[in-house]
Amino acid sequence: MNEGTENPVPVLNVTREGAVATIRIDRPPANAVDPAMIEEFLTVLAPLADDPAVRCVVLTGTGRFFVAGADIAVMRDLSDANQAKMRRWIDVQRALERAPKPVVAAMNGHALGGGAELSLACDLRILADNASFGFPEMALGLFPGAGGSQRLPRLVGPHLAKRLMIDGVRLSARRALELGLVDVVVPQEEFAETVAATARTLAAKPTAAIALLKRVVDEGYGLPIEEALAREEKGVQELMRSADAAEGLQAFLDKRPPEFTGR
Ligand SMILES: CCCCCCCCCCCCC[C@H](O)CC(=O)SCCNC(=O)CCNC(=O)[C@H](O)C(C)(C)COP(=O)(O)OP(=O)(O)OC[C@H]1O[C@@H](n2cnc3c(N)ncnc32)[C@H](O)[C@@H]1OP(=O)(O)O
Repeated sequence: MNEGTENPVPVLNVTREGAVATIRIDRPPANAVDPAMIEEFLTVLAPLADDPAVRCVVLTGTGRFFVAGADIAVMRDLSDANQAKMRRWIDVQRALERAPKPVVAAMNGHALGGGAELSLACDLRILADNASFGFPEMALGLFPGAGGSQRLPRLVGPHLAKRLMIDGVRLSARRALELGLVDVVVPQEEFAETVAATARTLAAKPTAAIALLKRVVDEGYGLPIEEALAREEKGVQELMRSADAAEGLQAFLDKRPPEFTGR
């Protein structure tokens, strides 16, 4: 039985460059997801989410793959215990959505199945132009059941979401962009620098405002409008007490660029 629970070496490499933290996934040959990777993700994400000096988190992969989805060998022999461990991929996604800072899916290569599902929980999706994106689970007798069946309809609407998950096609980067599944497509040779520049720009923004915006959108979406507006009001009250709100408003009046500290 392939338990898929022990990776001999860590598969996540975390690096810091100023206020940007990068989590690089390196589990050959395809960065497929197994329980050990999921536990590593939960372990590395917590301190990055909590550290106010980290103002942008980038997820990326190695080689031809961002994340090729769940490890199919693990899925084939999925014990109840392993299914519970694998479903913590949902907890990884919620940690990304709730991180009080911008999270970028820098998809260097194929982003498929659980890998594409991971990216749906991120705030910005950048895809290399030679990479594919899609939800091929149907060919395996599955459907995208690690968040995809719920986040994809929220992104593109239920009809197109069902079509993409029933067809299970691997989309070209251009087509993924056309359908609004990713935000930016970048030539492979410019990918690393574009991601770094984007992350630096995001890290210089008022991080507290981004954190509050993520929270009010996440909490309010789908609520009746009155309840949603109440969540917004709560966020605004916190926002107006932030140092960056004071700085941003004053900088405009001073006719100078703001210098946000993220607080
Ligand atoms: C994500 C965790 C959630 C789990 C929740 C569990 C409980 C609930 C269960 C249902 C929920 C579903 C959750 C999720 O949606 C399910 C999935 O993600 S299923 C997997 C979806 N992904 C795929 O189907 C992609 C499979 N790969 C391919 O089609 C091809 O590799 C490719 C992308 C078209 C590239 O093709 P090639 O260029 O020819 O390269 P290879 O095919 O030779 O691949 C190279 C090498 O990598 C191995 N590999 C590729 N993908 C996977 C994979 N997903 N798992 C394991 N191994 C993979 C491939 O076998 C080759 O290995 P080698 O032969 O070189 O040893």
